[in-house]
Amino acid sequence: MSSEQMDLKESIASNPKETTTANYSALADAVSHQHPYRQSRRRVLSVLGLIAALMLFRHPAVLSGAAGCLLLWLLWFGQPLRSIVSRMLLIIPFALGTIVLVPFQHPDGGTALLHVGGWTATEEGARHALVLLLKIICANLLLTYLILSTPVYQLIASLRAIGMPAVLLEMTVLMLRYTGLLREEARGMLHAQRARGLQIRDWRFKRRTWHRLGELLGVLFVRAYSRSGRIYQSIAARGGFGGSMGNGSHLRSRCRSGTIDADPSNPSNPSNPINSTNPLHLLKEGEAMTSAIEVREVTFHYGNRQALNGLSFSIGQGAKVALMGPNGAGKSTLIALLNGLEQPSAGEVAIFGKRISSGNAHLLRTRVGVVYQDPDDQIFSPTVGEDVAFGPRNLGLDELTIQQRVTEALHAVGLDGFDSRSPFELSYGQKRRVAIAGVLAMKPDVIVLDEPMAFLDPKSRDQLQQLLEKMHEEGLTVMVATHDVDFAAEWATDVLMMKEGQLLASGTPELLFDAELLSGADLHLPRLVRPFRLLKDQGHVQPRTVQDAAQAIWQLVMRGGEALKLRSANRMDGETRQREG
Ligand SMILES: Nc1ncnc2c1ncn2[C@@H]1O[C@H](COP(=O)(O)OP(=O)(O)OP(=O)(O)O)[C@@H](O)[C@H]1O
Repeated sequence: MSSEQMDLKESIASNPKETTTANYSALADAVSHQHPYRQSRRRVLSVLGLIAALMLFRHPAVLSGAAGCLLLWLLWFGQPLRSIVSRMLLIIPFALGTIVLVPFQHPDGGTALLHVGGWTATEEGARHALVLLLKIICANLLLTYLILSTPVYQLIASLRAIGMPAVLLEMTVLMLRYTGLLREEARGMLHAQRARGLQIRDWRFKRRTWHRLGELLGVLFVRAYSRSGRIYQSIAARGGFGGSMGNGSHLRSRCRSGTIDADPSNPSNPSNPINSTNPLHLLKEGEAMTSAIEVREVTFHYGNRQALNGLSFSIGQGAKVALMGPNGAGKSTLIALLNGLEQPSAGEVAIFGKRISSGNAHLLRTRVGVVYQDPDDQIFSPTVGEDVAFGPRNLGLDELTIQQRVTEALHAVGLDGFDSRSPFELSYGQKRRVAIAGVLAMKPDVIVLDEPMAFLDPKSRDQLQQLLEKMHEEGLTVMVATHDVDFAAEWATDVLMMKEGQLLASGTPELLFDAELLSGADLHLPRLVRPFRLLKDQGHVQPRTVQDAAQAIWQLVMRGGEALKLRSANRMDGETRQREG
């Protein structure tokens, strides 16, 4: 990139609010004509051409020669043998499938080699399998060259530029993520086992070893499967797999101008929840659905297990809601329902007055963004920029607007310039910010975060709290599922308290000073309140912030000083009267 282009990109990154479309056009133009992009596009085309050419050969000797030459070529280009081998391991399932199945499937007949049950493997079939296997190896070596020699973001841009269909591109990215996932899970399991005393030298070729290896592989696939299920959910939550959603403007205009008057400055609108002092209230019988989120008599089952039981509440626009409750209370389940990822077994959920059904869930989802507990469940693209762009792209926006949204969202979470970094090489707190940016880029009206403070250091927690405040100031309704009473007391305007799938209480943060209620929800009093409860006669002091607590302490000290002064004045009066008497 030339220095002018760098300046342009930096100016956009540092000041996204003032970035004009003209700036973006200039940047897009600059990017598409950059030397590395042109080079990687040529490389992609050459590799695809070579793969197509190799597919025409049918002689094992030629293909073996080609595979040998490609391997030498990769080594000569300085690619480490270890990386090449680890990429080649990915084709093991395909290779096994080819070796085991193809010899039995050759339709032209030929000399019989082997009979298994009613099936016969032929010499022709075996030759065919060998040719196929060599082609797979050659293609994989060429792709390995492409992946090892081209940064992923350039690769994706090049594939898109040469007209690869979006579905294929998404599938490729998902395949990459899945293989990465298997590697991560395998590494995690190995570390956990070694931490509990496993020694690699135990892994000798004994029957027990193979038995254990089989068990571990089973667990590995189940773990990867369950995580890929969560990734699938989070992709669906950002509009993936549902095709293009158009620009969503139809839905937005209907919701905005229809059932609710969203103008907070309009005092003549008594039904506007943003005008009420407490935007969250329990639904009354027959009450019309007009709030940001309304949940009425919702029940949800996982198979036979009931996770939610007759839940009803509503949340007005502009609320900062703390969704509280012990482990297993049903918070995550409720979040999945708010986002339309699950449908209630009974009852209904409405977003801005529109009831969620399986037919409209993918549209309403664009108005409620969900940030999941574990960022690794949410992030799946090979680069930060691509991951943040995923949601806006599903909204059917044009490329310039997408880039603009990515830059703005990354700026909002303090990750300017991280576009081309791999999200899997970031710290946990940074990954969480990428996950938030991915949702912010969709410009939702409501954002729901599941345990966002978990595993963050104190500085990252403060930064995240500031970010939540900023999102709220910019007009978002923010809901945070948390066990953290201190954070909820300081931050929330409204509290929803759940236990065993039911709503225990809802209202203002005053609820968090009710020791009996908190103990019923397996929660404790906020730390700042506890010392005042220990001081006789000071149980009524309920500071929500450190500043409130400092002020209360100061008042106590001052009152103590006054009392002291009064006592000494009384004593002096007494002494004077004695003397005079
Ligand atoms: N996929 C599932 N299959 C079966 N039961 C589930 C599933 N997910 C959750 N549950 C059950 O549903 C109930 C509510 O779980 P949920 O994850 O919603 O609680 P939570 O309040 O989010 O808990 P935590 O604070 O631990 O995240 C629990 O009893 C849980 O065991």
